[in-house]
Amino acid sequence: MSNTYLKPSSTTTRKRQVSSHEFNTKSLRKFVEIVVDTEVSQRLIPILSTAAANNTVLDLQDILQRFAFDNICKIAFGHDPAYLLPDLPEAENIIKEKKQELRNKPSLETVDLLSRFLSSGHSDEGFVTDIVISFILAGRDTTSAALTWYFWLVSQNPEIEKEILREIIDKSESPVYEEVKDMVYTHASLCESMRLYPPVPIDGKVALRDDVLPDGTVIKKGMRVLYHPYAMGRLEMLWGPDWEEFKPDRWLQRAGDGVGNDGKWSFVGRDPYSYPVFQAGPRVCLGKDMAFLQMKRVVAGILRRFKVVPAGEDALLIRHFKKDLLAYAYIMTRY
Ligand code: HEM
Repeated sequence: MSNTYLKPSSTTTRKRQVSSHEFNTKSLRKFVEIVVDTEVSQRLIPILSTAAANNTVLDLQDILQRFAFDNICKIAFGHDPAYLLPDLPEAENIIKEKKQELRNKPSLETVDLLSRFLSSGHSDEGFVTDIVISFILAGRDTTSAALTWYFWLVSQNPEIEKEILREIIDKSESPVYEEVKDMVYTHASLCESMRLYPPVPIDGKVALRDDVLPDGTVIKKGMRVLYHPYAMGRLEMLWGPDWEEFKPDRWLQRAGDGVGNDGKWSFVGRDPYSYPVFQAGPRVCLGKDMAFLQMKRVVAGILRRFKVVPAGEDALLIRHFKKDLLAYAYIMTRY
């Protein structure tokens, strides 16, 4: 079995190799932490505080998309779009400006992804534009969709919300990396939320050549092969008879179960082939760690201060908005 249907073209492979190297540096992680913390404290929290004070309803998904877009632009090319501004520049112009900036100030400590690509000798504008655009597409809608469903599920499960609060309440305002890593219950609850509502619910590849799948299915060149994380997250044979329940515990073990220590939770991951929310194998998501870092910081920043209450059942709202009501929420200050 040659598994050709999973093999990307050589240009795609090169883009992936270049990106993968830049993604896995410690300095990029530090940069992501600074960007996310600034966006949380200076933009997200003030907007939510105003909504809470005025008892207004927010379209939380829209807010989270704006948040994710600002973040990914700052991380990808060190540019703050402040989303609401009407004169968003084209990516191509940003790349030209960035090249100029690097030429003028060779010693500049620019740590965004675009600077890293250009400084490490990848000067082909088309090539770099493709990489940066794929980051923006990959990084904006995924985390915002994940978090919208997450806040909805948490609001429906007060016991789970209490457990998350117990974990985040003793962390610093801007948790350091070790503290975020230590948020295992929050991590498990995010995995569980994405099991039921995966941000990429269906995905696929096109066969480059004829192939045969491990179960004997014949794949002809040009055929599409799809996989379905939404359906797989709801399979009884994978998750048991309680697959319908939002149960972070299925990702955890307590000390005394032979894993972990001090009576703390410890995280027990699932293999990516039965939980392909971030894909599996050679094309697995490059931003997975970055996504968890961002989402855990947002969850800690919001839930320690606010309670998110869905506004979807408010009859007046239903008449007013007439669209995806799940996303609308009242924000209540916790204390
Ligand atoms: C909860 C959040 C996220 C989920 C569920 C997710 C899921 C996925 C999936 C399913 C793929 C495979 C797509 C395919 O090959 O058809 C993918 C690829 C990718 N993701 Fe993510 N993603 C998330 C967040 C992010 C973030 C924040 C970034 C960072 C910018 C990112 C960067 C990428 C990149 C660069 C690829 C392409 C990898 C390649 O070229 O092989 N992702 N992601």
